[in-house]
Amino acid sequence: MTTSYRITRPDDWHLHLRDGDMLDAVAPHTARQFGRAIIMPNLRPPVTTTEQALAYRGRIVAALERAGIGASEFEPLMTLYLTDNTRPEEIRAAKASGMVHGVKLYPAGATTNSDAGVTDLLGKCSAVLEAMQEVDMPLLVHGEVTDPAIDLFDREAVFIERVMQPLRRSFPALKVVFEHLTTKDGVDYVLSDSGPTAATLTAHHLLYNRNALFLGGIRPHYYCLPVLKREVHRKALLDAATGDSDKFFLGTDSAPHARGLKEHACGCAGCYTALHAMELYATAFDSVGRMDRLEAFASLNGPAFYGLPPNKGSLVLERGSYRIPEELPAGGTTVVPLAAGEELAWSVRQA
Ligand SMILES: NC(=O)N[C@@H](CC(=O)O)C(=O)O
Ligand SMILES: [Zn+2]
Ligand SMILES: [Zn+2]
Repeated sequence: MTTSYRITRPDDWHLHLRDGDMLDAVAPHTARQFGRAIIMPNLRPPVTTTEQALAYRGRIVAALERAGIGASEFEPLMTLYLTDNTRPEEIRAAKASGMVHGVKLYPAGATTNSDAGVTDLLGKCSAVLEAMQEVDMPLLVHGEVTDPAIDLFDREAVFIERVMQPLRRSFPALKVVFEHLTTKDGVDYVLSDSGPTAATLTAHHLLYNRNALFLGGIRPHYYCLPVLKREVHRKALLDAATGDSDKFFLGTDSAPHARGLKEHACGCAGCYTALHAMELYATAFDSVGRMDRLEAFASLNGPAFYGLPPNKGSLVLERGSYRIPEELPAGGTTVVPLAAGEELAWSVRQA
């Protein structure tokens, strides 16, 4: 049995770093494992302009410096938060900065900090989408409808019909990343779409089905959006991650919330996985005997889609027990990592 794997240093193509004390607490975890990450813009207020994105980038670099991690070791890839009022000139400025690598669509009200999101994508944002297609700026999509008449578990499938298919017809060359894909419907759509569509997959959606939310009582640290789905969907995601298609790549969607806001009568959505991301992904890939596919998924497919070179360094995964901490300090609060207190059979060898 192979006991260790060396892979090209991976990237995280979907990450929440927050700001202030939380940023200081979580950014070093990501920088230890990943060379780059796509940084989500759903701060309060959201990051809607290139100027704000560059200022946020500066705060991330400063937080890492305080932790002894230099700018050459980790590169934050910034994004803008799309609103009904985003202008095409903002897209051109973002592209010209060389530091903004995507524009994020949050349907208004779909998830954490999405109040300022888009109300009608093709109706309100066509000129912006046209500019994005022209300058080759990817659209990153939280793919769930917010129509209260649609069952929570069906929101991704309905989004494909109502938004993704019309979007693709209108903008055949627009790069689109279907973020944190959670269903077989989503996998089938990404595989069948003729345009440049890719998808990120989280570790938690590869490892757990919706039973994890209710095992022995309600378990808020397994609650994220899009919510965990049935086993048939988890299997389809794992097949996609470990299969031959280069349209699927790693995006943790690590989304830290203070412990008290998760263990709450109206708990926040988001799982914290930045601490142990590669250990979790290795566990998922190993469960189907496909460790050989981990490098393409974690380190090669994402850069190819975004038009960037793979990272230079490497990371080693070793078989051997790793215990996930119960909680982590984060400023004046704590964050509970996914599967806290449990043991994993893979660990990252620190360089
Ligand atoms: N995934 C989540 O459950 N939460 C994310 C937002 C998001 O990615 O939808 C967050 O910012 O907390
Ligand atoms: Zn999301
Ligand atoms: Zn997210």
